[in-house]
Amino acid sequence: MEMTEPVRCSVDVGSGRLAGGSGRYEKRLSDLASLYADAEAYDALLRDGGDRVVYAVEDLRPSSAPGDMIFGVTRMAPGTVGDEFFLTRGHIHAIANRPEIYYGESGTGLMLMESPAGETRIVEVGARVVCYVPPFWIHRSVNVGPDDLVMTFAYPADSGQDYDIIARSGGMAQRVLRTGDGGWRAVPNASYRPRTADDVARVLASAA
Ligand SMILES: O=P(O)(O)OC[C@H]1O[C@H](O)[C@H](O)[C@@H](O)[C@@H]1O
Ligand SMILES: [Fe+2]
Repeated sequence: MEMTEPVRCSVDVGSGRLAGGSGRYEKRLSDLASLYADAEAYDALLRDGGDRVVYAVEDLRPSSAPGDMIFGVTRMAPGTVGDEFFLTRGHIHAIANRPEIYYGESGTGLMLMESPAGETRIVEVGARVVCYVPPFWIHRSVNVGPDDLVMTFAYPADSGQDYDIIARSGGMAQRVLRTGDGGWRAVPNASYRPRTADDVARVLASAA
């Protein structure tokens, strides 16, 4: 059997980078059209504020073999579109029973999770907080603070990501908005279309 060499990576919390990682992708505001409730505020921010990087991910993917692991760092900028905080696209794992761990490095954020049947759970993430995303939960990160949100993550290498599950239901069931006093609140998403019992059964059956 061919042995893989161990790897040492360091997390640069200030820049949100994984030194020694091999992959990187960025999502700019223009990549995130239709995620936000307030389309006018989105257009205005893109026009007046420029096409800024909303989040960047650096990771190491040793392989995609079952049992292997992918890990990396996500850095999310602070900001809002209208009253809605910056968020990641969000997904369920393509093999839906694969879990994920997030570890807060800096900043203040939320892990917004939704079960296939439409239940919402929110875990607050800050420095030195671990968030466990169990199998079968759709997940998306939200930066609810004034600074960058930096999180280290790890998940099984064969998980994959299904982004379309969120688009198909008109977004996630809840949106996260700022409050007047600098906090956040979750409110129902008016565009949300719950999954049917058949849809839910299909998601649960997708696990290998
Ligand atoms: O994959 P996105 O929804 O664009 O978000 C950014 C993502 O970075 C990594 O891939 C993490 O493992 C994901 O769980 C995280 O959500
Ligand atoms: Fe994930």
